[in-house]
Amino acid sequence: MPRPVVISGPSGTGKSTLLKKLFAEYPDKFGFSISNTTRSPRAGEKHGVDYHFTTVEDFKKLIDEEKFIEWAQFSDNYYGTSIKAVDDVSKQNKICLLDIDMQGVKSVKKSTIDARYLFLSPPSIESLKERLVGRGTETESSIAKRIAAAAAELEYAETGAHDKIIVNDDLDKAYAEFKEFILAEE
Ligand SMILES: Nc1ncnc2c1ncn2[C@@H]1O[C@H](COP(=O)(O)OP(=O)(O)OP(=O)(O)O)[C@@H](O)[C@H]1O
Repeated sequence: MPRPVVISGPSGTGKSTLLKKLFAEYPDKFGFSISNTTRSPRAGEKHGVDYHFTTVEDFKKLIDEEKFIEWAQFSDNYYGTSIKAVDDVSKQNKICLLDIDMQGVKSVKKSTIDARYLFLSPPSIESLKERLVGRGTETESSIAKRIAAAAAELEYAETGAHDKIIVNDDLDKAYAEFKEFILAEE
């Protein structure tokens, strides 16, 4: 079974940009875990396809049983990624890609998931800030929060927690390294 690949790195480093290129080049090789949610299905959404729709009671039980890699509560609803959802992707013979933050990485490391860990680093904190400003999606306070979190992410990467660190300076060069690591199923 292909091992899942955990991709982390500060917000604005370029994870979405690189992942988009990868899916365009290899549309069938990868899978995403289907999340659990307690919100109601919207028109057309299917259980087990868009989400695993879960009652609040069951969701809380899964939290207690430590079945989630990460979970969060937005407005009145819970959302989470379960260990089972990741295993299901591997069982379909696809590489499960997990785009998660440092807490998520720590959580996967504590779980039974046998993943490979990739860290995407910005060339510098200054360039990260420029990219976040340039993307035009964040308020000033959101940028400040992301920069503070980035410092913690970079510090964690320095502890050697990842199998590979890629600096996203030149996009084409970073993509070549990104692809090579992800496709090298060890
Ligand atoms: N190598 C690069 N050089 C310059 N700009 C880049 C590079 N890679 C990505 N960018 C730009 O940086 C911005 C942030 O990239 P992206 O949205 O992919 O980051 P992200 O890591 O997915 O962030 P988040 O975790 O917040 O979703 C985008 O505007 C993107 O076009």
